[in-house]
Amino acid sequence: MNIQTADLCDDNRDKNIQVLSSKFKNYGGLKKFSGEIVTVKLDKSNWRLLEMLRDEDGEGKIVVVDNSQEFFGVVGDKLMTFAKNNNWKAIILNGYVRDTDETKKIDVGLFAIGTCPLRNFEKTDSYRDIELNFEGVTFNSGDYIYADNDGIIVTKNRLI
Ligand SMILES: O=C([O-])CC(=O)C(=O)O
Ligand SMILES: [Mg+2]
Repeated sequence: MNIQTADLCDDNRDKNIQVLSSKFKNYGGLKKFSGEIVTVKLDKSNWRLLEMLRDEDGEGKIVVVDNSQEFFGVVGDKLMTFAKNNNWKAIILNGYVRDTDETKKIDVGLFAIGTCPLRNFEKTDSYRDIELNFEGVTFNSGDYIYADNDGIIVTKNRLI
């Protein structure tokens, strides 16, 4: 699918398209993607996200993760490899990533706000399929994302 987020914005002005802040950069190897959102709220610890990427089929899915911009590396080459192996399209993270020399070589999208080499080791709880709000954008499981080198757009319904 040839995704052009700019064209999608122009052609769907009546559809309440949300655009994520350009603070988010792609540290993954997949530069154009689309898919259905699954939301996860973390409290610093990434173990639930790790289990999900490792154990669940992510065909056609994009996981949107809110770690409240806590300064810990949440996703690195290990989680990205799990994501790739289970066909997850991309990870959008309100937080930080690490191992980025490696994550860039893995064919999965990985948008985040920056890098941090330190991870969190404490196991805390997480919440699936709840509404997330960050940088002025609302995300719900079942919404759609389209992304390319211009950025990320979020819509309630599938556009293409
Ligand atoms: O191990 C972790 O928790 C995060 C990480 O570095 C990886 O996914 O490679
Ligand atoms: Mg690592």
